Amino acid sequence: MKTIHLALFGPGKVGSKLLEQLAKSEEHLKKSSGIIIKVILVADSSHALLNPNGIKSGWDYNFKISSQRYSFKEVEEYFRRNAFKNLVSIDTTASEEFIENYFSLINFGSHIIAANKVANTLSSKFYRKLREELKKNNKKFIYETNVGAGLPIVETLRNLHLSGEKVTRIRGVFSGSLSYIFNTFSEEEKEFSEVLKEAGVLGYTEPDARVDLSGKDVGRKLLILARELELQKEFEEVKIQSLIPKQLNGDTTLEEFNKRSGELNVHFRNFKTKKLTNDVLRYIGELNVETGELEAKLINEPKNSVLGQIEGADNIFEIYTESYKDRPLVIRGAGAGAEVTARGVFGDILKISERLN
Ligand SMILES: NC(=O)C1=CN([C@@H]2O[C@H](COP(=O)(O)OP(=O)(O)OC[C@H]3O[C@@H](n4cnc5c(N)ncnc54)[C@H](OP(=O)(O)O)[C@@H]3O)[C@@H](O)[C@H]2O)C=CC1
Ligand SMILES: N[C@@H](CC=O)C(=O)O
Repeated sequence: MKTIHLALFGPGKVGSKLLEQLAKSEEHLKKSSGIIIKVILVADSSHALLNPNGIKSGWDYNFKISSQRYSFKEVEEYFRRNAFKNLVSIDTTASEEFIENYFSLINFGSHIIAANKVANTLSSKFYRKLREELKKNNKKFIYETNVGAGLPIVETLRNLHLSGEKVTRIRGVFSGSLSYIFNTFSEEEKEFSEVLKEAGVLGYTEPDARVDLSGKDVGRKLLILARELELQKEFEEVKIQSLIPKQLNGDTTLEEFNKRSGELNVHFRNFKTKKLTNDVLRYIGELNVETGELEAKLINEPKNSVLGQIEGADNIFEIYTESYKDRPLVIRGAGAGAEVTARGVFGDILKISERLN
């Protein structure tokens, strides 16, 4: 039996679903893969629950009654004291601050799995520094769920690129929340703010839905894919169409934005009235490898086209390469939601554990 010690940062929608899936698969993992996964830490932004022997299922009740306020220094001390073998830290936060801790985690012997896209979308300098640190410490960093949630996009693209296949263009719907929002909004007589709220409840939006509506999330995904292809790009170079009306941009806090979300309705009704009856609205991402252009924008798309036909919170990725020249490699499926994303993180845990003893 091989034991993996897991530290989970961010027990929100995705993180808590992952803990649930791990608990359900405990026996199956032992039997089919000879793996025991011990969750030795669960921490949100203020409280942590630690147990070097493994936090049992029903962690949420234990977290409520036994978690303690913590500082990251105490986490470091805990890792130092226990010197866990096969330590894997999971980042299911959306935090811009948390990624600073990656360096310390790596130095304490941890591999990292991230659903959080921030570490891959800061400056190229940070991107390189992180990879240098990982190499120096012989640690892995896996982030399949950064693009397409549980869909196998990052690995597929990386394998194509590493095999020497020339990828020329990627185009598609990269946002599960915007996919759900426009599928529902185009077809149903609901106000935009109502549909946006639904997308949040269903776990499709980012904790701050402005990250989706501003196009930042799609912009980040484009940058992540571009960097997989070794294109030297910065986030500022991605051309992004924001869907947030001017008066809600700028200094509004998240709370104010949520309170004033009714103001989005007129703005989005305009998009709807401008489109033809047989069209649907699609927020797409486009990466042209030859010109180096990365663009995220809202378009009208015929309902019966490949992009027009996707449903629910689906993502679709059309990957054009020298072999897939005229008929692209297409990956399509649910592109957001706690269940599929957690399953994707679970897959990343298995990928890492295959390489451990
Ligand atoms: N939902 C989806 O479909 C997908 C999500 N992702 C990514 O997964 C991540 C999580 O999304 P989701 O679960 O929906 O978000 P949630 O808001 O539901 O969960 C975020 C969790 O992170 C915790 N957190 C915030 N800051 C820190 C910190 N500094 N240290 C430790 N914990 C922290 C929050 O705790 P607190 O309450 O204390 O703030 C909360 O428990 C995001 O990065 C998202 O982009 C990726 C693919 C798909
Ligand atoms: N908010 C994101 C979730 C996955 O990355 C999306 O809408 O796709």
